[in-house]
Amino acid sequence: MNPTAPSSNSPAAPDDTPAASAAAADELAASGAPAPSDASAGDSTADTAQGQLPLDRSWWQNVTGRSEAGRPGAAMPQTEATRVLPAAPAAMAATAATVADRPFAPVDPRAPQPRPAGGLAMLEAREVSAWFGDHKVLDRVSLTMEAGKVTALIGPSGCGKSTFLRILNRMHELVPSASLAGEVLIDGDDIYGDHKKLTDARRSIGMVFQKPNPFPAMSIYDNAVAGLKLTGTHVSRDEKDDIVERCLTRAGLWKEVKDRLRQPGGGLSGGQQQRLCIARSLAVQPRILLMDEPCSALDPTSTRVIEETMSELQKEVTIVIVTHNMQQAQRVSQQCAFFLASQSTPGAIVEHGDTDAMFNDPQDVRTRDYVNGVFG
Ligand SMILES: Nc1ncnc2c1ncn2[C@@H]1O[C@H](COP(=O)(O)OP(=O)(O)OP(=O)(O)O)[C@@H](O)[C@H]1O
Repeated sequence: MNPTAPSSNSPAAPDDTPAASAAAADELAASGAPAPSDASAGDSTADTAQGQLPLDRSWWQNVTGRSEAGRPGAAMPQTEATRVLPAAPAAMAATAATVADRPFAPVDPRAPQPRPAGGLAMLEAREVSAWFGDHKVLDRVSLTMEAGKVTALIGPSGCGKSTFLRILNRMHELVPSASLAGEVLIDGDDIYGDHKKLTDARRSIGMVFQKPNPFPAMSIYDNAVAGLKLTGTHVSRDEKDDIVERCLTRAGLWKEVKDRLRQPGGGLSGGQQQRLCIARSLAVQPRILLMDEPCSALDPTSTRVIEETMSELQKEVTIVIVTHNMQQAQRVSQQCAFFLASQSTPGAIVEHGDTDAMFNDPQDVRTRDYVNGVFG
């Protein structure tokens, strides 16, 4: 995808258009997030899948942890909505000169990369830049997230980690003012390529958010399979039973809930809810799992269980995690990327590589200072 001005077929998506509602449903599908009303187990997801989801402010903030400004359909300072990509604003031209002078060492995106083994997927970002309106927040980020490994994205608040993560599964484009340039490839196939569907990316790439967000009134069983309905995947009752058991087992929750599958998901502890959300993501058999600070709302015991779950899952799913917890990054990841931004410089990768090397022998003084807690 080449950076271009917003294309003429990039329609504005005002609050109540089908496009906005569909995007909202996609957001829900990606997150497996609670609908505003989920009292009638199962039915609410069918409605949302048909684009009937009203995205109220508190729901949006609860699910995404994002401000009102980012809510699809929220009033934005920009009149131009660029949710259909590829698109990059005129600001790119204005920043081009300064980009060349930026202090961060660029990563060579054309360097040969190893092919993944078996069914595991390799995820690769090439020269990804991102904007909210005219505000450039990421500058030419290139990173290979190797198949079957956990890649940790670290860096101070506001350096663009979450934006980068949301670009990896096409959630960034749901923000009306958002645009981006660059490529995101799964095993060499660009998810932003021509004729690529948003829903295809969502099936391949699951996402777990900071706050556990099961449908609270929906049963544990229905929560686990909610993503199937949202992605239009039809399965028989027997298959569903198998999927529920398999996903809850993979998420490390089966033993704790197998005797109360018909009880509401909202009745679980925070850590159990987060594992239920992981199970829900797994139900659609993603090849990649993105996790945005998945343990930041959890106690140390629940955090440990989630980390153990991740280490089991990485045998089957490529994982990318955003974390502010340096110990967690060292515990769970094999690869690590350090992002940094300043007031005048958009976020970029300072250094990336093996987690051990990043923490024990960083090449850049800024990485060393960050991982040693000198700033952050
Ligand atoms: N929806 C939005 N609308 C406008 N600007 C946004 C939006 N979301 C993020 N930003 C801006 O983009 C920049 C990067 O934010 P992002 O959340 O990606 O950083 P981060 O490194 O994940 O931060 P944190 O660790 O605090 O979550 C920040 O300047 C932020 O204010």
